Amino acid sequence: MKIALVAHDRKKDELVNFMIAYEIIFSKHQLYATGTSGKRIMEQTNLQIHRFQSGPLGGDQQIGAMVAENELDLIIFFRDPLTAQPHEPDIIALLRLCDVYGIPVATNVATAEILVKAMEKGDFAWREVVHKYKGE
Ligand SMILES: O=C(CO)COP(=O)(O)O
Repeated sequence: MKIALVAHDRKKDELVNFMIAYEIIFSKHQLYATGTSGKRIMEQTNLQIHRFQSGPLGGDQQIGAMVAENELDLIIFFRDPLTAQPHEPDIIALLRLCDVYGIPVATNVATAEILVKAMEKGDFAWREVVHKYKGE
């Protein structure tokens, strides 16, 4: 599965700890992230991550472009609901595209845990069908 990882600044520690906790599971998948989130995770785990731009510089939009191609299978995006973001429109646009394409997206750690466990159980096998239908 192709998984995107994003966290706002005050949520980055939470994302890093989450990735450490589930590193073995995540190591079996292709990982993508916005710039700083990806850097932080790679510094504190052995995971290899393709990093896009930082969020305010277009990283959310780059992830959104993958969603628009139905390329991503899961997004973990720990948003900070208490801090205004200069690129709020990009964030809304990314979440909107997840709804357009029916991509599972977790915006907090409680949901992320449920989705990662579901993924490990094979509950996202339907994504293979999507890729097959696309001819991948
Ligand atoms: O701002 C972000 C998502 O909206 C995250 O970007 P960084 O991972 O580069 O901090």
